[in-house]
Amino acid sequence: MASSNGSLLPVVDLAPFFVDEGDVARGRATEAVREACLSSGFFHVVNHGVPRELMARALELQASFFALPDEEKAKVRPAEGTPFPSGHARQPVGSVDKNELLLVLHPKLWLNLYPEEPAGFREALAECHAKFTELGLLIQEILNECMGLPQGFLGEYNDDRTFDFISARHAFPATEEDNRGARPHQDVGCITFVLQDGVGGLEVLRPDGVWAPVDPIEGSIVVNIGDVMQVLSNGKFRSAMHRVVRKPAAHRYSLVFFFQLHDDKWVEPLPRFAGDSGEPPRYRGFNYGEYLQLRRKRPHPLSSRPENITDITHYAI
Ligand SMILES: O=C(O)CCC(=O)C(=O)O
Ligand SMILES: [Fe+2]
Repeated sequence: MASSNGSLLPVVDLAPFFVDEGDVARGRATEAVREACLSSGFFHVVNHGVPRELMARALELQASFFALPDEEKAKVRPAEGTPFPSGHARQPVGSVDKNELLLVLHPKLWLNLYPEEPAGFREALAECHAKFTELGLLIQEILNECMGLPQGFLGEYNDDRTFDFISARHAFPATEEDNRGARPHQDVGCITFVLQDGVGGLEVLRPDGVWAPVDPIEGSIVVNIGDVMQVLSNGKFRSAMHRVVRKPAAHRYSLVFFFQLHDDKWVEPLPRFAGDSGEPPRYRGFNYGEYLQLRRKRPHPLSSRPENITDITHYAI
């Protein structure tokens, strides 16, 4: 079931997937997700199975971590050129993005650089990773249904969770001259979850070309669809452009979880959406790892010119 809010994004209640309320309730929630994927590519979920207490604790600990002196944060800063960097990163001085972040890869990977302080932060991050993984698996099943695919198809296609990661973010208060927090972009992977505090600032570019705020809703998690889903659905599901604008006098904390795809996977429009349906494919197929490489090959970090950033149009036909 869906209701609306200030930013007109649907709020999908996932309760029917946790307590048996029957097929009708599940069907309604699935339909709301489908509509959101076809339109803005963004929606909120509530009753999503991630405990509120954990969400609040993680955001609080994250704020304490970012408040530490830089020497402390530098202890978990990856060496230049690390192939899969984890740990603390600051945007270079003069960058158009005014934020700092802590990247946390899959807890089982030895590549992770975990902060020792504040106490309990590492455990909270691991709990978030586990809970967001469960939510990712559920949303993936719902998307499978929304796309009319054989049961379990996406689960089998995307069956390796090694590459999922958390990006814990801190956006600095806006100044009079500059309010940019994260430049406009689309997410590369399958599904993104954003847990945001009450400050706001996340915005999505609607199909009508208007930037709409994704207002925080207490207890909700924002879900958005990434490039992989857009390509699999041959452009039907929208990997929406979004950005973060900073607010004056407010530090903003968000915890973003990327439900990814294994680097080795081949991505192309599924026959159900191209070929079988009579529609021509709108993307050529590609190896996901190759696309990630292209995306990582960032132009100069101070550049905000969109033409310098490789995005999914690179594979558009
Ligand atoms: O911090 C946020 O609200 C979203 C950040 C974002 O879009 C990203 O990390 O891809
Ligand atoms: Fe994003």
